[in-house]
Amino acid sequence: MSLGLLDAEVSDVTTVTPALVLDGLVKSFGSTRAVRSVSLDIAPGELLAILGPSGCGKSTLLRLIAGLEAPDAGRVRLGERDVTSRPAHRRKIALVPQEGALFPHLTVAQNVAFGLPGAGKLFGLRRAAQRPEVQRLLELLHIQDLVERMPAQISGGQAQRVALARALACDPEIVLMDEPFSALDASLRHSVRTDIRETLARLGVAAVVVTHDQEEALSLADRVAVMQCGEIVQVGTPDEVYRAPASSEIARFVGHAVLFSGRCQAGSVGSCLGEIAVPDGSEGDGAVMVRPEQILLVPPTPGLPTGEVRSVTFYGHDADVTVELDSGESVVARIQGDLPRGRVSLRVRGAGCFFPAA
Ligand SMILES: Nc1ncnc2c1ncn2[C@@H]1O[C@H](COP(=O)(O)OP(=O)(O)OP(=O)(O)O)[C@@H](O)[C@H]1O
Repeated sequence: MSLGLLDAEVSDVTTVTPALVLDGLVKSFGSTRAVRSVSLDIAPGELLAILGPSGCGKSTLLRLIAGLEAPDAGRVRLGERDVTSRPAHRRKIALVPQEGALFPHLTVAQNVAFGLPGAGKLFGLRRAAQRPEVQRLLELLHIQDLVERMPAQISGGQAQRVALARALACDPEIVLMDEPFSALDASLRHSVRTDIRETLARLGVAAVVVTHDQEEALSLADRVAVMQCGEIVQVGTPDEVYRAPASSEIARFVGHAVLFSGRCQAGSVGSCLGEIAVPDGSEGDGAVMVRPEQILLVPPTPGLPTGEVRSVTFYGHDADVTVELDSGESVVARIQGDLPRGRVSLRVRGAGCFFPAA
């Protein structure tokens, strides 16, 4: 999907005032340190995903940004304004909760209109539901045919679109979304994700999406911040985080990783898959990582590592093939096309990542 104008803005964050700045945020609950000194900048119009396992502090961080929790230390800035001590309703930040949380007694259009200024009372809400801003948001999110329905009469995917439309109706500077697609099935996720991403890009609204789903983070965001144990451990474009993870833990979390320990010398590491090239500058003992899709399976070939196909997990678009090498190690390759059987040889395509031993 093209972000057009936004690409220029996002790529040059140093010359643009960030839409949101988090500076050293800390939050504990008793002895649980949920968020430990998190600092992040989000550019205008940028979509940032915070990716981390359950319990790493993602929702707490979102609640600190929204003003629903007060930090023990650190600041939150929206544009030029420090909003750390402002209550949630005075921050111009909209939070879309996990299940959308629509008002069950209001129609879809009234739910969306709820965010408009002066639309608090039901009488005003009926009129506000007719306003062009509401119609436009409904159209952008492809839910214009649902205006008169009640939340109980729409699907989960439609409810998520309504929840985002309601959040956008407040004209927020930032939209926060907490696991917005977790209740949707795989095919619906894709279409809702695409529409939400396109709507945010069209309106130029910056957003922070919290997820534990790496595929979701990589496919949705302009940048991904990986969070572990209350800390942001890497921030980068989806491509950077996937291809050049900062540690073997991040490599394993952000996709499938094939890891071997070995010694790096003169730009390559010896492994059971032969010499694996790694970026210049690496040296010494550590671990080398390749992604399963970098491992090619070829007919048995003298001089190449060879073994027996032990299992195949077929996903439709590709398949994971576990090969037990004659040297004893098991390796998983991700392949497309014909499913192999029997004996195969393995070759690594492209460079690996090297993580020096601590
Ligand atoms: N109000 C609270 N009181 C006490 N502990 C809390 C509170 N809120 C969160 N925690 C703890 O803080 C840590 C981080 O929780 P948080 O909900 O932010 O994680 P998360 O990454 O969003 O998890 P999940 O993906 O499962 O929602 C957890 O150990 C959690 O138990």
